[in-house]
Amino acid sequence: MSSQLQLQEIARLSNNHPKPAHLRYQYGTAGFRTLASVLDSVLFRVGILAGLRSRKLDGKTIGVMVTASHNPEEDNGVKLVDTRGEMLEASWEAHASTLANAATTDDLIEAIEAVVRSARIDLSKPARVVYGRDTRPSGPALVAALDDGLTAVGAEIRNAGVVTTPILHYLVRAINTKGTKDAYGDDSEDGYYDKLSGAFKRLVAGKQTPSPLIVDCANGVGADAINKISPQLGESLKLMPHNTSTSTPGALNNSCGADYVKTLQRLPPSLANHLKAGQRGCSLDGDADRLMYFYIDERNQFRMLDGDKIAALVAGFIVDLVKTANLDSNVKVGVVQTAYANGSSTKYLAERLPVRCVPTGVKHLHHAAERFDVGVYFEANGHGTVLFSPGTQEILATHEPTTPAQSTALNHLRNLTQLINQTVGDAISDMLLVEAVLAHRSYSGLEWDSLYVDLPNRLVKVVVEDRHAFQTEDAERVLVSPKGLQNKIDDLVRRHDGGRSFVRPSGTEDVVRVYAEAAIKSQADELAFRVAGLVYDEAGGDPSSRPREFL
Ligand SMILES: CC(=O)N[C@H]1[C@@H](OP(=O)(O)O)O[C@H](CO)[C@@H](O)[C@@H]1O
Ligand SMILES: [Mg+2]
Repeated sequence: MSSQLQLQEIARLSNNHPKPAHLRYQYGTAGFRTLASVLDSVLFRVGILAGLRSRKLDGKTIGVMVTASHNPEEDNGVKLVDTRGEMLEASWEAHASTLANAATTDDLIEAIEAVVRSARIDLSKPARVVYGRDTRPSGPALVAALDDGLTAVGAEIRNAGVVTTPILHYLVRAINTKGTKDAYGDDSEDGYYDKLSGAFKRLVAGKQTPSPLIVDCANGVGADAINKISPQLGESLKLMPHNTSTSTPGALNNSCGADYVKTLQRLPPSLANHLKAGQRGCSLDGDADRLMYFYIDERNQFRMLDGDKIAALVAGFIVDLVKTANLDSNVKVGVVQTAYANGSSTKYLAERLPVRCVPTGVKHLHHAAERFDVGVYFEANGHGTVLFSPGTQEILATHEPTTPAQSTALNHLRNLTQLINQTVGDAISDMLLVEAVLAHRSYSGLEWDSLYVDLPNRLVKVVVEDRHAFQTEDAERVLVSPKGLQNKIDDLVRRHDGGRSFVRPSGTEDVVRVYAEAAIKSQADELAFRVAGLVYDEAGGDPSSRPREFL
């Protein structure tokens, strides 16, 4: 078996990419992500794993994206994209961690042989991999290490260059469906811009041209994409890009971008003199897979429109189109959220359609959304998309409308399937989706915002000795360990009007997160800090370093 892997070549190249001793890597929610300076060996090994994954899947193309999204510029990361453009199958995450942690070249060779055996990989199959990276300065060197891994494993390589994460996902699906009845689009970056801009223009044809949209590009790769799609959108939507300094050291995600807006609930300072009262704008994150909207109201206040608001806007629109097209008896629309969704959004949505709550992390949302005919999913932080099941796409393609109104609604639905990047959350596709719905509804930011009123809420991090001592069930809404803590939280919640709170260990940081909401802001804050104090004490936190705001 191993005779078909060039073990000597792998060993020779591996010696150029030694693993730093004492470091342990984990393929987590977002792949490997840490300081760029310690990722060289990881990239080499991910190259090997990507080649093996492709061989396992009969030579279908696997994607590799080099990015650390909204993290600081000195970080970087890497994740694999499976053949339909979705996240890597969960069972292979362990293989990724095993290869990344092999101490020496000999250990690595052994680990590779173990993966080949346990995953029953037929090494006579070809390996094909497409990769891309964001604008981080550490990208080129890491891509060189990835290239070495791909060469070592004998993969056919396609370099997609500097692209957004969603474009890389698009490319993987487009390459693997090329020439089939499910062809996703031309397998090029231009193919992506053509597909999205074409669908957008068809959707808004005849509608009033919206006012120009300010786009905060987080000084990241989204700036390139916005600049490339702008001319294609022409008069249908005028984009005004800001924070486009992709080569200014230290600028990436610095006081700008979707994560800044969501976390601080604040306008990026660089936009302060640009966004006028009544005008809407949006922020992308560093790899353009998250989107936050906002506007300035008539009292000059900043108002944020987050992933929950996007879900409410989009789901409502699709439900109405399905009804108008007379398809509501065979196309069921549903929404997937996490416990972090604002309680008001859940209430608003649940009055209109089925809503499911799943654990944090895009893959949980994506899988749950696949179970609906049309599944709308968004995390409050602005990552999300809409999935149309194969059966639904078939219905949309073949249904014969009997009235002009039905025919128009059906065409809008068909165009939505083209506009929406169904592989993964995509800030640019989602931005065009929002703009299309606003144009159809004749909504300004204010009217969209008025769909429901957010409950005041607060997110607090608690540093504990061992966050793994915190275990949850019921989509992370109930703590089952440490024992008895949930009852105490329930008691606190009861004492706050409209209160809701839950506690879970973060999957990406070494902290426990506490979320609380209540009818008024002071109550939400109080509840959050009381629960945080409870968690801190329960976890045996040192009283002398107890954060002062904890109650
Ligand atoms: C409260 C919150 O925003 N959590 C984020 C964060 O996960 P944690 O497991 O909470 O650290 O990072 C995830 C990956 O980016 C994202 O999916 C999720 O929404
Ligand atoms: Mg991102």
